[in-house]
Amino acid sequence: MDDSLLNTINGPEDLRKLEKNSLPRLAQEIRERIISVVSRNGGHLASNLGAVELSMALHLVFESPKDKLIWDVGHQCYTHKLLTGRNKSFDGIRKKDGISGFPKNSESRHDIVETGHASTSISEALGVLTGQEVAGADGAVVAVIGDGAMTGGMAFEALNHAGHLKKQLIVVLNDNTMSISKNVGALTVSGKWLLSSYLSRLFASKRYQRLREKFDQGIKGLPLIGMKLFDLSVRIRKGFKAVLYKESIFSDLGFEYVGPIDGHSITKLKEVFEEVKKIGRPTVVHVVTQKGRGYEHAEGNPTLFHGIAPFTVEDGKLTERASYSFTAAFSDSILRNAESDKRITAITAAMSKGTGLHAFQERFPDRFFDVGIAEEHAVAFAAGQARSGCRPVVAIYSTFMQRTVDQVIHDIALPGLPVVIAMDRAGLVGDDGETHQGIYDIALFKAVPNMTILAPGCRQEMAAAMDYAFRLNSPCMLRYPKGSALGWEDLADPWETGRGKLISEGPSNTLLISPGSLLKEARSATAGLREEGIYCDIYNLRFIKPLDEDYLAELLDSYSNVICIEDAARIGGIGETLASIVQQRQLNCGFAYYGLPDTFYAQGTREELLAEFGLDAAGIIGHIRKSEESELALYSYNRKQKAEGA
Ligand SMILES: Cc1ncc(C[n+]2csc(CCOP(=O)(O)OP(=O)(O)O)c2C)c(N)n1
Ligand SMILES: CC(=O)[C@@H](O)[C@H](O)COP(=O)(O)O
Ligand SMILES: [Mg+2]
Repeated sequence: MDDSLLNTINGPEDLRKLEKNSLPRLAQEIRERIISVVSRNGGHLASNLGAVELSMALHLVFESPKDKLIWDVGHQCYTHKLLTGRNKSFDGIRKKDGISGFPKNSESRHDIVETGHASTSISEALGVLTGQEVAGADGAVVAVIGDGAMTGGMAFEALNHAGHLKKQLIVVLNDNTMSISKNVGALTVSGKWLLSSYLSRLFASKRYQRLREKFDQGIKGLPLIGMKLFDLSVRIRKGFKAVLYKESIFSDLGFEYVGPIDGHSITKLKEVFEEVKKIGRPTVVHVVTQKGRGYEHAEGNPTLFHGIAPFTVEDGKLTERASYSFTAAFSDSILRNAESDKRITAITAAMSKGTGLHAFQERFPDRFFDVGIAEEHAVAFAAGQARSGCRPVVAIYSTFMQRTVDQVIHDIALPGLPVVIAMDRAGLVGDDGETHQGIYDIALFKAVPNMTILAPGCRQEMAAAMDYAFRLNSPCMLRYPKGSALGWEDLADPWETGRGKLISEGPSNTLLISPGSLLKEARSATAGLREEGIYCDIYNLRFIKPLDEDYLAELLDSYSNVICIEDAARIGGIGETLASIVQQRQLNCGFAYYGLPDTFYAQGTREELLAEFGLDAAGIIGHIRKSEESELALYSYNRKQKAEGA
């Protein structure tokens, strides 16, 4: 017989029916379920294990969805999903056609906000709260934000606004002293929040404890009034702490501050949330949790288990060995250049491991800067360093670069500063889904004057692209995908401005134009066709911008059929640029381009998504074969004109 408690929970109301003494058992079952599923599917393990009791206590006290729980980033929402009717579908989390690894409103009415990017929760929550008032609705609104996400500027903008409005907004600060790596910033001391660490260190210090004991013994021993004085001193001490707390940054911003609270005690959390619900002012509840709680491998290495690929539960080892990635190729290239060029600095927005900059951090700690989850600041900060004569490299995932469009234009491109921006995870990223696809960077940055955009397609090209970027004395971006970077010696030549690399297959009438992120698929497609005696040359674009248009026009015109592929938004993509060249120069080739249609892309493996949109090798073969009559061919201007006898 199944005596699982978790299986009896179909919604938060079932949780609220449980006896108090069953709650620790449920917490244990939730942990086991999360570990088991993440070990198969991959996912954000450490953050979720740390938030089990917190999520349970929130659902015990607040009545979701009338009361609104808004999770920052949302990567810690697995317990919330399990408690809100998604235990059965949890097996398919982060899988194609399964449930998302992040909150998603279309998936559940308990997911108030779709998230994936950090530091938005307080703004969203304040908007929901004030919007409810305007609409005449009610319900408590709670933002749950980690200490890492709290380093983002938006979080402070929202706190400032909320403090000013004095509305009953509840902000739960989930402090585990970790972002993905150790949290950074002036608000933290040795990775701990100043408030909690300073005060807990003060009150926990041996000197303070000794003094207190002596003082307590002394006054307790006083005849008649001793015990009364002792009680009074306890009250004064509490008041003293409260005064100090009130001087915290949160109090200055107009918030009540409650904490720090043990984030693994459901009883304490519940008591506090019940009280906080009654406070009619903006309140920060500071909860201290442990990242990876309850699984020794994640507790021991929370950075590795932040977002983990499938692993074996018993020993915490990855199921598959990771291949040499574009990230590794970037990491090696920046290190090699930084050995000889002391002006090179490296900047990350809390992603040293994901971007491969941890190697640089170890080798050149004085030239490495982790700015916290603050991409806009990272980019403007790089501009400042370039003004001081440095050659900064900012490494940020393509999806998070979306935040920095203005800093790129205003702080870097306008003055033409030599900053290198390394955009990892460009193109379809896979398991994280809609919020993390790196498919807008070309459209967002192609129009920026002074900007060079490079697209390396293998490890040799990464090295050449980085060398080129450092030779340039102007702004430069590199975009490269998640996944393995193959080694191709035929692509090891130095890069020439605006020109790609023609990979000739033989007597071919068809040219396939590919950015680096799809070169693997392009080469595998043409190799497949070659076996059938069909030849198709590849033009490996290398430059998204600038393009040597004269060279390109001559090349395109020497083929009767040209096909362009890109794993980026078709609107504003490379295909559009090439189509305009074909049109304006009245080239004689037929031209078709294939990119990503105008929609959002849910999770699935990168390979599954590429296949779905005709951008894997099989899909590309299909495009080449059917290039003339393809339904997706948006532009075939001259071909059509010719057919019409114009
Ligand atoms: C704008 C943005 N930048 C970077 C990230 C990548 N990222 C996801 S979670 C995370 C760390 C968050 O730390 P914290 O809020 O403390 O949550 P924890 O994982 O510790 O629970 C980072 C940097 C992101 N999601 N959004
Ligand atoms: C939640 C978040 O934004 C990151 O943890 C992200 O999922 C990392 O992605 P990678 O696993 O590709 O580094
Ligand atoms: Mg944290």
